[in-house]
Amino acid sequence: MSDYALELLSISCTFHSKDDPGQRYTAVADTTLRVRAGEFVSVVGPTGCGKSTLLNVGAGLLEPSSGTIKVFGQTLAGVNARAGYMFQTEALMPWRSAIDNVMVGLQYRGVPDADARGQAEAWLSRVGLSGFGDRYPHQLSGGMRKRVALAQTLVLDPDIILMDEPFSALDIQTRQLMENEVLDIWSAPSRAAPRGSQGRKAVLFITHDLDEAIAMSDRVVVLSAGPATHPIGEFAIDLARPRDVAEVRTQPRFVELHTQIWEVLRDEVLKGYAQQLRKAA
Ligand SMILES: Nc1ncnc2c1ncn2[C@@H]1O[C@H](COP(=O)(O)OP(=O)(O)OP(=O)(O)O)[C@@H](O)[C@H]1O
Repeated sequence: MSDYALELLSISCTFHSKDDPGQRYTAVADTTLRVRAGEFVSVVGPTGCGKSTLLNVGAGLLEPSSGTIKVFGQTLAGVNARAGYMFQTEALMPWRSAIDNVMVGLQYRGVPDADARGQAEAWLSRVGLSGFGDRYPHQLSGGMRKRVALAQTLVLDPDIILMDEPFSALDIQTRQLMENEVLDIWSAPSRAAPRGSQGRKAVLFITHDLDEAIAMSDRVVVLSAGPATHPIGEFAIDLARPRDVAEVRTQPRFVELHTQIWEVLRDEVLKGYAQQLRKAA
């Protein structure tokens, strides 16, 4: 079996331009990105550069124009069944209570209701929401809804977790609580862990926020501004674990890494910003 949980190999994605359907727009070009079993990798890059596109490719939700996706060494065809996905936007069903939202994935898999309910309750409790199972999404705060979404993803025990700016809508304190929560859960060994993972899940985490990327990850990959986005830097994050995402930011090594990565990212952010302004004009 491969040491890599997820491999995006020479991926390119070309779309019909949203602004002018006659034109083609190459969002991602010849991008290779690998995540080892048990590794936490963040991808940072300017707005609109193609981060979500790459994550959708890894989830098997978007077929690339060229390139190959491998999941634990096997070429992916269709949806990535070993991956759980957590979106930037709210993904809870408003007509279902928290517990029903968490158990729905298990029900789709044919798990009997009583068993599904038991597992969902255990996960709600793990994310600090025991006693809130009968609340509907509109009766929960933004942070609580994110906790439900996290439980909904993790109850399926995926080997790979794909996260697309999951906490960007939260205030900074709630966000840091959630980030620590995710690191805590990620560090805890899973039941049937793949070889080499130390019981951890592989995480591919998309963010705009360089501080968040460094605080959480084993490795940070920097993408260029679009079009034809591709990786332009890769940094091993050698900060000790366990980490508290707020405290780790005060460490001299964190500041050093931030300076190094920002050196690479800054020009791309400026290019990305200039593009947004041109589009808006
Ligand atoms: N289905 C599509 N059709 C046309 N263009 C698309 C499509 N999906 C993405 N794009 C374009 O590809 C580029 C990359 O989009 P993507 O959403 O992957 O960027 P992103 O880095 O995740 O953005 P953000 O940081 O704002 O979340 C953008 O210019 C976007 O408009």
